[in-house]
Amino acid sequence: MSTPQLVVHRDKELMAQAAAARLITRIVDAQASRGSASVVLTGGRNGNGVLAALAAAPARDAIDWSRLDLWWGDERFLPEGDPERNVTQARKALLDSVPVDPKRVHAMPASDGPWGADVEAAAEAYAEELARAAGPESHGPVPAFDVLMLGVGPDTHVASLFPEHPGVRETERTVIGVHGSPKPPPTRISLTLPAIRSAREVWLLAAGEDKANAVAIALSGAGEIQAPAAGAYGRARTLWLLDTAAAAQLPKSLYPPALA
Ligand SMILES: O=C(O)[C@H](O)[C@@H](O)[C@H](O)[C@H](O)COP(=O)(O)O
Repeated sequence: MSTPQLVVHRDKELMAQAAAARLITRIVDAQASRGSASVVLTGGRNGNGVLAALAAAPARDAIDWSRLDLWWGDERFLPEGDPERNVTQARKALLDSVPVDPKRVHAMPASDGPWGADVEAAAEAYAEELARAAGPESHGPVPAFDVLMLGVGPDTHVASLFPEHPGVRETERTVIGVHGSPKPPPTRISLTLPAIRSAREVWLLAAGEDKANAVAIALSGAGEIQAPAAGAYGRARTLWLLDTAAAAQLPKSLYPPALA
C-alpha cells in the first residue's frame, strides 16, 4: 500500500493539463522500458477533462498510440454508442483524434452487446478479458496497469463503488455488476478495490469545490466502506491530483508544503 501523495494545482483546467502531461511521461516511460503501456481510464468531468487536455497536448504524439492498452475503471451499462457511456465520452474527448489500435481499446460491454441486459454476465466477461491480458508482472488476474485513474465523487465514490454499497465490500472478484447506483444511470459495471489496488500507480482526480468534503474525508482516515476513495491505492504510488478548491478542507497537516 503506497501512502497518498498530494499535488494541488491552481484550478481544474491546470489540474487536467498537468495530469495529461504527467500521463504522457508515464506512458512514454513504460513504452520505452517494456514496449507497451496499460492505462485505466475513468469517466466523469475530471476524467474526461484529462483526456481532452491530452488530446490538445503538444507532446501527445510522443506516445506510440499503437502500443497502448486502454481499459476502464467503470462503465454505465447502456446501449453501444449511448452518449452517457464513458467510452463514448472518451472517444469524443481523445480516442477519435489519435491512432489507437482498436484491438487495444478494451471497452466494458454495452447493455445491447453479447450478454444483453445481464450485467453480471457482462462483468464476468470483462473479468475474463482482464485475466487473459494478465502477464508475468501482474498482481492478480489483471494486466499490470501502469496508471489507473479514478474520478472522485462528492460522496467519495470511485469507479462505481459507492459508500456502504455491496461493490465496495467485494474482496475476490475483479469486476462486478452494480445495481441501484446513486449516480445515474443505476446499472453499471465496475472494477473492484482488489483490481484497483493491483495497479502500479493509482491517480485520484478531484477538482472543484464540490469535491472538497470528499477529499478531506477520504484523506483523514475514513474507512473504505464509508469512503471508497480511501481504499483506492496503488502498489507503487497513490497520487491525489487536486485543485485548490478541492483541497480547501484538507487538514493543514495534509496540505502539501508547497502551498502550506
Ligand atoms: O461513471 C462515472 O460516473 C465515473 O467513472 C465516476 O466514478 C466519476 O469518475 C465520478 O463520479 C467523478 O465524476 P466527476 O469528475 O464528473 O465529478
